[in-house]
Amino acid sequence: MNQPVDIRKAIRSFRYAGMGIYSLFRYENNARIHLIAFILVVIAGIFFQISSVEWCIISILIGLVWSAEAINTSIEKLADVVSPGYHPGIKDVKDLAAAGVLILALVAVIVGCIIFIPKVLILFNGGL
Ligand SMILES: Nc1ncnc2c1ncn2[C@@H]1O[C@H](COP(=O)(O)OP(=O)(O)OP(=O)(O)O)[C@@H](O)[C@H]1O
Repeated sequence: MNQPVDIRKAIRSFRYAGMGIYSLFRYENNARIHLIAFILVVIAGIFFQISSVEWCIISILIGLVWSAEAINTSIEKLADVVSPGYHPGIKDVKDLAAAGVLILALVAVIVGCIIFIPKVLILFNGGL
């Protein structure tokens, strides 16, 4: 009889997703740049003691950027399998997928500036 929830299948799916996360940060240059940005933001967040709401906003944005990067990478890899040679249609597909990541990354930078610039200014003005 089929179980309502197949735990072993769920664990297998987690393992495959984990392998995807490993290959994303192991082989993708942009994902590594996002990982470094994440570490710097966490250090800054701890240093400036940002609020719970600010942590939530930053966490959501980091998750969105990493997810977009993973989906972009999978589209790139699929495109390379489907059409290994140059194809103008593949150029559009890859450029659009990359645009999706860039838009989110730019929003994350803007939000980061909104959160951290006032705190940096207070730090410097307080130190004068
Ligand atoms: N098969 C192709 N046909 C047409 N244009 C392509 C093709 N492959 C890549 N391009 C162009 O080169 C750009 C970079 O593609 P590429 O797949 O190398 O991505 P990348 O950002 O360098 O990622 P990675 O270095 O992780 O592979 C694409 O956005 C696209 O404009």
